[in-house]
Amino acid sequence: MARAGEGVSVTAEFTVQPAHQGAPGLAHGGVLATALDETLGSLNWLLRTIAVTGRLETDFVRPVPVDTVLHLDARITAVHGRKIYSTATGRIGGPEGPVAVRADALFIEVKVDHFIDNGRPAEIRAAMSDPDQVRRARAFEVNP
Ligand SMILES: CCCCCCCCCC(=O)SCCNC(=O)CCNC(=O)[C@H](O)C(C)(C)COP(=O)(O)OP(=O)(O)OC[C@H]1O[C@@H](n2cnc3c(N)ncnc32)[C@H](O)[C@@H]1OP(=O)(O)O
Repeated sequence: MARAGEGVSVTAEFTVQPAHQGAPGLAHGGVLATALDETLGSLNWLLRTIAVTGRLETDFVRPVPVDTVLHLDARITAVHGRKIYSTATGRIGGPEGPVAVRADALFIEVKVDHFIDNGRPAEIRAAMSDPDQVRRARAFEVNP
């Protein structure tokens, strides 16, 4: 069986909306950290590994104005046992623009029981039995 590992990468775009602002006209740092976390987390789907964020170290390098498109690029740097190390950047002004935010993350592989034991079991079981992989993934994303 083929298995994705180190070097796996994803790109994503996140448009900063007025609802995402902290200071007037500027993105809230927590929302930017969420965008980084969600992009990094999607790497684990490519590994076909269930994992949770254990550590997320974020650098805020430039302010990100509302209506800006944040161009995210995330990749796995190492996999060691249950630990998945990954890194991401968010650029503004285009995919090759200056880095506005970056993060290094450590995800820890868990069993689905982690969510059943600590979350809402009925919803977790319903999501996991959904044959539609996209809907299943959406059940574990930030709710709008
Ligand atoms: C199909 C289903 C798909 C589901 C997708 C999921 C998407 C949703 C993802 C999230 O919502 S993440 C939400 C935010 N994160 C959390 O809520 C995690 C909360 N933390 C925990 O539940 C536990 O701390 C955790 C499962 C991460 C680890 O507990 P464990 O008891 O399983 O592991 P343990 O403490 O034995 O640590 C295992 C290894 O990881 C290391 N480690 C764990 N937490 C760490 C940390 N925070 N920083 C550094 N290292 C850490 C730890 O040192 C150890 O290293 P070694 O193997 O080398 O000894």
